[in-house]
Amino acid sequence: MQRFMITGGNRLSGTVKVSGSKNATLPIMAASLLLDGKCTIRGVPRLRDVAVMRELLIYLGASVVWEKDVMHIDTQGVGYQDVSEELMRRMRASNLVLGPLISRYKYARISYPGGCDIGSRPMNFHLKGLQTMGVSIKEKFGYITAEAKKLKGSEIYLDMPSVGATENLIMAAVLAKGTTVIRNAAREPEIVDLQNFLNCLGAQVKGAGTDTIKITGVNGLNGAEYTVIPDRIEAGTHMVAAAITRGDVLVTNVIPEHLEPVINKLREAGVYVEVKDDQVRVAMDKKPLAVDIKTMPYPGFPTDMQPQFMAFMTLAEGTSVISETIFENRYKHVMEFRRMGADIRLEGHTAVVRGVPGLSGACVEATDLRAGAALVLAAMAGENGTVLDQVEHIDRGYERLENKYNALGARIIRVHS
Ligand SMILES: CC(=O)N[C@H]1[C@@H](OP(=O)(O)OP(=O)(O)OC[C@H]2O[C@@H](n3ccc(=O)[nH]c3=O)[C@H](O)[C@@H]2O)O[C@H](CO)[C@@H](O)[C@@H]1O
Ligand SMILES: C=C(OP(=O)(O)O)C(=O)O
Repeated sequence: MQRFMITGGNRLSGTVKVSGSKNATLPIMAASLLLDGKCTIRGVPRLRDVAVMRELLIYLGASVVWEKDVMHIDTQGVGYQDVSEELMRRMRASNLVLGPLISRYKYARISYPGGCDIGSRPMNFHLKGLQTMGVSIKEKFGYITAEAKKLKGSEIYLDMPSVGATENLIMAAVLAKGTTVIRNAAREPEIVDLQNFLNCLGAQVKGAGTDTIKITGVNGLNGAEYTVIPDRIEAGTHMVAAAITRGDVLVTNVIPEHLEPVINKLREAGVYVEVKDDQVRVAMDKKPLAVDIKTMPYPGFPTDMQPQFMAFMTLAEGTSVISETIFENRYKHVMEFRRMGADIRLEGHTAVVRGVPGLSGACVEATDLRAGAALVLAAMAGENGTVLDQVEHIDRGYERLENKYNALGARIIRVHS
């Protein structure tokens, strides 16, 4: 187990560069399984989840060479294998191999994926969409078996704009016979990135970024090089870090358009935010005003920023109402914030956060990835020292977060126990 010892009370100042997007890299790596050849992905973040996806590809027979932020994947001659349950359980995004495997081999058997405990996260939309494409699905003893003679282009309507289901279905449709239309598709920037990557390989995908995506099946794909987009959630986390510590930070390598909901809420809270090309400067020198947040699919306020924003609101002037509409169990950080002196009342899917004058250091636990990041922010803004356990969760989605913040003036020590 690893923990952070965080000394609070330091303003962050300086420049921090955002790494490549986790949620874009993972589906792009999975999509490489559609190819019988080589591709190179640039801007790959050094994260635990990316390492797990790499292991998964290697387990399936691919060669994966990962140097700094460049990954060379060779899927020539990869034959079918059932995916090991141990690997599937290590993260939620392992489910993204289902679409490519069924598309390439017309057969896939996977166990249900694992991942952070933020909700039940079923796969019914993924499976219903595949069934529409002619795939027979059997679910037994925690395993999903998908089988088809051939995949046929179809009209699919998603009951909810699920990110993973949209990605799995795009990947399943790329080599299918005919045209697939996905309606009520998720519109996240990571889906646009997947479309752009697939089209570089020779796929015909159109409409990502809107709620209707059209995929015309092709016979095969060719190799390519691709650079993933910057991570908008990492960027948003740094922006809140600057604001909560009353600092002044330039966040570089960002696509500001992807951050509009976060930028708007920060400004509403009284934070100075200056946007220029691929950089955002965030400065704050007073107590924030309380603002309300409701998480929504993109372009709404991202659920992956809810815990970090809640950390900020614990110190606001007034009362903030935060509604989590995406994941039913994404409030585990509330208990941890309370240990630090926050005043938060939970009413179903709503958290009522009454700003307090200050937070104090405490022994807390990173219950999941974003909860962990949010606790780092709270601890940096708090008084005294905080001991944050289970920081392995944070390593799933941030490249050495402590190094980035220490370079800005924070005091965070990683301890291995
Ligand atoms: C690797 C990756 O990109 N992860 C992101 C992705 O997760 P993920 O793709 O798992 O999230 P989804 O968009 O699928 O989930 C949204 C909601 O739909 C529900 N649902 C989903 C699929 C399904 O078949 N049935 C069903 O009921 C989920 O339980 C959840 O309540 O989008 C989430 C929502 O923006 C983000 O928090 C995650 O960081
Ligand atoms: C919930 C997240 O990721 P995943 O879907 O991989 O669990 C996240 O990135 O905040």
